[in-house]
Amino acid sequence: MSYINFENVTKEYVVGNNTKIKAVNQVNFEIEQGEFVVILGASGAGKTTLLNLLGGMDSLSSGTIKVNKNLISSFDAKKMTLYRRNNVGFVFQFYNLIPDLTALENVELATQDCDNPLDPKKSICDVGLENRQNNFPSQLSGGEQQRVSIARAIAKNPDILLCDEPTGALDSQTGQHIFSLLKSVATDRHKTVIVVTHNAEFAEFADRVIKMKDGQIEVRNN
Ligand SMILES: Nc1ncnc2c1ncn2[C@@H]1O[C@H](COP(=O)(O)OP(=O)(O)OP(=O)(O)O)[C@@H](O)[C@H]1O
Repeated sequence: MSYINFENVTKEYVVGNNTKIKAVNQVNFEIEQGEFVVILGASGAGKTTLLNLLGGMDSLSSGTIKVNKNLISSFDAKKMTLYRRNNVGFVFQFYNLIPDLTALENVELATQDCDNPLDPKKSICDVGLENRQNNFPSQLSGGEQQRVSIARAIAKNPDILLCDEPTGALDSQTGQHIFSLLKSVATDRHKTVIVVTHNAEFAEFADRVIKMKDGQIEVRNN
């Protein structure tokens, strides 16, 4: 069995007037450990929902999700918290940095309760922010804050790194650098990295591309 396994996964939201939206609709795919996967798709296609289901941030309506042979879709709240803490790193679309901690402190805090963290300073350097480590988020540009959030997720050294539009605020050259860095997390440390992006040019980095449209997918192996 593959490392990550989605079987007939559906996530339905109920919005005003009892209208149901299938954000993820009967999705099946597998991902191997150490793969670098890019998820492409238009706004509203269901990409963030898919990442949230895999990261244990949201519960599914039907189907099963297995990670490393564990049926995470049946985890209770306590097991899910441990799974998120010990196995998953997130780069959020909106960076979620703590405003009264410096860039370095934000990264240090994230590494405090995980099993096998990397050096926070090294992670800050890897995203090119060695000169800004003592600045607070409000003193950083959007792109710099985004890079702090990437350093924070990488420093946790998780088995699965989930990134939602990690280069949305970056210029093209810095975006390329960040994609290379994320790819190296998969290639050099054999972690599974899954990146959501609008930008099809980044598909060239991927071992596998998942295209989403209206909650459904098409998988392509590069
Ligand atoms: N908590 C929620 N409650 C109701 N509907 C939701 C919720 N989260 C997502 N949706 C709906 O599910 C669909 C998929 O949303 P999702 O955020 O997964 O798309 P996306 O592909 O990540 O979009 P974007 O690229 O704009 O971030 C959309 O129609 C969205 O409005």
